Amino acid sequence: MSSSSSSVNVDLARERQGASIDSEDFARWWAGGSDKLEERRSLERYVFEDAELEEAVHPSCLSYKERYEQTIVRSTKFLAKLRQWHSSKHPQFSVSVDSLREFRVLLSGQLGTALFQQSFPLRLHLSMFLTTLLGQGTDEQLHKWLSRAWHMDGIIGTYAQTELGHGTYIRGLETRADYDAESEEFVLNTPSLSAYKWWPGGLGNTANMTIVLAQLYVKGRHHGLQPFLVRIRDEETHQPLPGIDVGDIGPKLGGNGVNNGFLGLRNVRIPRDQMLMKNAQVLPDGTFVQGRPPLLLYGTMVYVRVITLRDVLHGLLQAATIATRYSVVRRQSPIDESQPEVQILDHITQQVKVLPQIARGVCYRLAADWLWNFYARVLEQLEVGAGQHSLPELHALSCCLKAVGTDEASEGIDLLRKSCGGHGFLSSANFDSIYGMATAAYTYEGEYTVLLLQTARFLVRQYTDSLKRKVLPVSVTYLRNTARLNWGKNLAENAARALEISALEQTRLAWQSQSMHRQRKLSEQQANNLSGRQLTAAAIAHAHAFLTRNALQELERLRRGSLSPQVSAVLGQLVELFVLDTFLRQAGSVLRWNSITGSQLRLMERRFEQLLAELRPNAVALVDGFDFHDRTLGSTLGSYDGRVYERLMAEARRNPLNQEPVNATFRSHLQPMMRGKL
Ligand SMILES: CCC/C=C/C(=O)SCCNC(=O)CCNC(=O)[C@H](O)C(C)(C)COP(=O)([O-])OP(=O)([O-])OC[C@H]1O[C@@H](n2cnc3c(N)ncnc32)[C@H](O)[C@@H]1OP(=O)([O-])[O-]
Ligand SMILES: Cc1cc2nc3c(=O)[nH]c(=O)nc-3n(C[C@H](O)[C@H](O)[C@H](O)COP(=O)(O)OP(=O)(O)OC[C@H]3O[C@@H](n4cnc5c(N)ncnc54)[C@H](O)[C@@H]3O)c2cc1C
Repeated sequence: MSSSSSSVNVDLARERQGASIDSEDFARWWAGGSDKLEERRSLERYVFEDAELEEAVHPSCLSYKERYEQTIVRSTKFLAKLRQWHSSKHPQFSVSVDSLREFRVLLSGQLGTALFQQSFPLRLHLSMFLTTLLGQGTDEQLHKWLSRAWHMDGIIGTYAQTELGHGTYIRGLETRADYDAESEEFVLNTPSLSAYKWWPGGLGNTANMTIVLAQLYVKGRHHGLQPFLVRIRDEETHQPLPGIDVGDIGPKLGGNGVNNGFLGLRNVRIPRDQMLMKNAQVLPDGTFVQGRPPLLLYGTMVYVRVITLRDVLHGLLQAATIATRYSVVRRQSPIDESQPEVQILDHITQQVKVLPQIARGVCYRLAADWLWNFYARVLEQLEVGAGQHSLPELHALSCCLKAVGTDEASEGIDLLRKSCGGHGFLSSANFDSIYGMATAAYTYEGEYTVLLLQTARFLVRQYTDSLKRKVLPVSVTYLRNTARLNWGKNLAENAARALEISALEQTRLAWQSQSMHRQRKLSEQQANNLSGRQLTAAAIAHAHAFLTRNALQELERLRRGSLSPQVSAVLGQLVELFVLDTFLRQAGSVLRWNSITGSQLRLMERRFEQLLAELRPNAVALVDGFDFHDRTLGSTLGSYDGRVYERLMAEARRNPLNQEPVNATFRSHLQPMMRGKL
C-alpha cells in the first residue's frame, strides 16, 4: 500500500484498473490473513510516521562512520518503538524460538529494510545471540540471562564463531577455553592472529557481550567446540575489558551499518557457569559430561539457514516490485512504428526478466514456510529427546535451499536491477543495498559450495540406502523411483518429474564418481574432493526438484483450503511459471538425463510464453499485493505512485554536492590546474 497521497502516474493507475485480480485480496492471503495484514500495516504507520526515523541524507552519501552512527541513532529509537508496540499487542508475551522468528521477520522482511537497508548492528543480538542462549543454555542459565538479554538490560550481544583464519572449517577454529578447576573459571585466548574472531555483526563497537565459540580444554584434554558467554565491554563505560582487543573490520560490499567486528582474547577469565551447558557440561572438578549429541551445538546455524530463505525472498520481491512498477511507467521504443513508445513491460524480453522473479519469490515463500514448519516440528521433538532421526534431512534441506535460494535470489535481484536500465544503477533505486544483503547471505551462515557438499553427502547416503531398499525420508523418496519420464499432458508435472530424474541421475553420477576414485585406493576425503563437481551438481538438482515439487504440492494443499478463486488462479499461473522456468533454466542437466524431443521442448517454451502473457496484465496488482511500504522499498523507481522522474530529480537535488553552487575544490584545485598553477 502507498504511503503517498500524491497523484499516481497515469500508466500505473491504468495497470491497476485493468487488472483482473484484486491486490487487496492477494495481500490478505500473502500476509497470512486480514488480521496479520492489518497488524503489520498499523505497525508500519506507527513506525513510519515518526519524523525522527526519517533520513536527512541518503545513507550512501554518508561516510562509513556517519553511517554507523546514524544506524545506531535510528535502530535504538526503532527498537524502543517496536517493543512498545509489541508489548501493547502481546501483553502475555514470552520469548521463544517462534517469537524470535516473528521479530526477525518484522525486522528483515518489512521494517528493517526500510530503516537500515536491511540490516543493523543490533540484529545479531535478536537473531543469533538470543537464539543460542535459548538453544544452548540450561534452565538455570536461561533464568539468569534470558529476560535481561531479551530486554537488552545491560546486554547487547552477538555471536562470535568465525575467525580470521577459519570460517567454514569450524573444527579448525583456534580460540581456546582452558578450564581452571581451582578458581572454577574458563580462561579464554585467541593464541594467534588467525585465531582472532572476525565478522560477527555488531561486534565492532556495539555489543558488550558475545557468545564465543572456542575449543574446550580441561586438564589439557580437548573436548571439542563449546559456546561461552563473554562480556567484552564494561556495562557502564562501554570500554573494552582487560584482555579484550575489539574493533570494526571496515567497509564491505553491502550492509555497511552492521558493524562487523574483530575480537582478540588474552587470558580472559569467565566463571564456569558461563559456558552454555545444555548439551555438554563441565562440572566444578573439571569432569566433562556430554549430555546431548554434540551436533546440537550447530543448532543456531540450522536456525539461521532455515530463516535465510525467507530473508532473501523478501529482497527478491522488493526488487521485483521496484522493477515491475518502473517497467510500466518507463516507455521506450515503439513495437509498432505507427504507435507511441510502449511501456517497457510490453517487450516480451522484459517480461522474461521480471515475471519469473515474481514467480520465484512466491514459490520460495511456499518452500520457506514448509521448511519452517519442518524445523519447528524437529525442534519440538528434540526438546523431548526425540527427533534426531530427522536432523540429517533437515540439515540437508536447509543447506541446499539456503545455498540455491541465496544464489538465485542475488542473481534475480541483479537481473531486475539491469532491467531498469541506467536508473537501476543509481543508489536511489535501492538495488545496491538489496543486492548487497542477498549476496552476503550467499556466504554467511555457511558458504554456498560448502553447504551444497553437505547436502550431497546426505543424498549419496540416501541413494545407497535406496539400493538396499530402505525407507527414505520424504524429501528424497524420488531417489527410489527409477521410472523414466512418461510425458503427459500436464506440462508442469512433466517438468517437475524431469527435474527429479535429473537429481536422481546426478546423485547416481556423484556416487559412481566417488566409487571410481575409491577403487583407485584414494581415501574417502580425496574421492569426495575429486567428485566435487558431481556432488554439488546433485545438490543443486535436488534443490530444484524439491522447490518445484513442493510448489505444486503446496498449491494443491492451499487450493483445498480457503483460497479465493482469483488468488487460486493467479497462484496457479505463478507456480506453473516457476516450474517451467526452473526446467528451462536447467535445460542442460534436464536434457542430459531425460529423453525429451525438440517438439516437447517447444511446447514447454510456448506455454512459458503464454504464461508471461497471462500474467502481464496482473503484474502490478500482484506486486501491490506483496504490500511493501514505500519506505520499505526505499526506491525512486518503485514507489506506489510511480512518479519516477520527479523522485529521481528530487533525490539528485538532495545530494550533498548540490547544496552549494560552487564546490570548494574549484578554487583549491580546478582553477589552479586551469591556470597552470598546480
Ligand atoms: C545475520 C547473519 C549473520 C551471520 C552469521 C554467521 O555467519 S555465523 C557463522 C556461520 N558459520 C558457518 O555456517 C560455518 C559453516 N561450516 C559448518 O557448518 C561446518 O564446518 C561443516 C558443516 C561444513 C562441517 O562440520 P564438521 O566438520 O563438524 O562436520 P562434517 O562435515 O565432518 O560432518 C559430520 C556430520 O555432521 C553432520 N552435520 C554437520 N552440520 C550439521 C548440522 N548443522 N546439523 C546436522 N548435522 C550436521 C554432517 O552432515 C555429517 O553427518 P554424517 O555424514 O557424518 O552423517
Ligand atoms: C556479511 C557477513 C556477516 C557475517 N556474520 C558473521 C557472524 O555474525 N558471526 C560469525 O561467526 N561469522 C559471521 N560471518 C562469517 C561467515 O559465516 C563466513 O564467512 C562463512 O561461513 C564462510 O567462511 P569463510 O569466510 O571461511 O570462507 P572460506 O571457507 O574461506 O571460503 C573461500 C572459498 O573456499 C571454498 N571452500 C572452503 N572449504 C571448502 C571445502 N571443504 N570444500 C570445497 N570448497 C571449500 C569455498 O567454497 C569458497 O569458494 C559473516 C560473513 C559475512 C560475509
